[in-house]
Amino acid sequence: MTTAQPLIQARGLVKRFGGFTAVDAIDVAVPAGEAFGFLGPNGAGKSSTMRMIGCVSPPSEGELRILGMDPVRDGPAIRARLGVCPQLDTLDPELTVRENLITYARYFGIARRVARLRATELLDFVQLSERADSKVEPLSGGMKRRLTIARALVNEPEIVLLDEPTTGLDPQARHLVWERLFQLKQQGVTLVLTTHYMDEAEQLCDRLVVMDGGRIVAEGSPRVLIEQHSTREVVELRFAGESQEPFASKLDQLGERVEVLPDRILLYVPDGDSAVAEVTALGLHPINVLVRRSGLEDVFLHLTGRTLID
Ligand SMILES: Nc1ncnc2c1ncn2[C@@H]1O[C@H](COP(=O)(O)OP(=O)(O)OP(=O)(O)O)[C@@H](O)[C@H]1O
Repeated sequence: MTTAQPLIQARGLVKRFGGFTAVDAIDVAVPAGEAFGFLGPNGAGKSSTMRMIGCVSPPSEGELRILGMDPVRDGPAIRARLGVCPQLDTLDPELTVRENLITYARYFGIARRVARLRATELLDFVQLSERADSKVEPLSGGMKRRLTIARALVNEPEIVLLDEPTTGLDPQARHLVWERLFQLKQQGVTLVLTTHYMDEAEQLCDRLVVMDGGRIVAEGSPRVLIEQHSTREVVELRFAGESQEPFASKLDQLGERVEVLPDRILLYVPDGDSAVAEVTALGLHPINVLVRRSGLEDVFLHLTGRTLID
């Protein structure tokens, strides 16, 4: 057990925009070295929370401590020890890849000589050395995201905030980003990320909170969340016809949890193969059958009745 103070501590944290409550009294504690995630659909309040943690948006209510400091009073001191990778790339298209890093380092008062060295190291880390003297514009989405991650590291931050680090990237580019983030985690950097991809949360996060409508609806490691809120296996069934509903009511006889989506039915069971045999024994013949392990998407569906990506 560690008694060290969490690097990020929020109690009853609220963010309001006019009369609208985007973040509704959340409690979060992130210890050093953890990879912590906010998982939720669009509009859940993840970015609003990240912006408060990043000291660019003051809390409306509640308590927030970052590195033991108050983001409203000590914003500059905190920001000096944070790395921020925003949801949309804010790279300077006029500058080269290398210059983007050096210029950013200068904002932190890092000497030019040190900044140059660090830029070279970081470009190597994110596998962009060959593009060091290229302008930013022709880079692919994945390269731009890796450059933004490198930029977030120029001040050797203790905490790196990543707002949807792989949204919009193709699978190969996503894996490269995950791999680099995993390396950072191995080096002991505390990662805080938002995502609406359950596979990203499962891959990267030691612990996460599931957010919906500004509130935290569950908290734990991916494994524990799945154990607590879902079954071991899921059978996905698709039946021919306009609607899946009539088939779902027949499946109710099995006595297992049944979720109906527009294009398929999910059957939550301990053992997928024997459930498929039971479905066949009922005289039902789906046109598609998939047996898989439960994931965080199933946790979210169970907790909210909705899927993560609408
Ligand atoms: N500056 C703002 N003014 C008014 N409403 C806002 C503002 N920023 C966010 N909101 C609203 O707050 C809610 C939460 O938004 P937020 O961006 O935090 O969600 P999110 O979970 O990060 O979703 P996304 O994936 O779309 O970024 C949304 O309904 C959004 O429209």
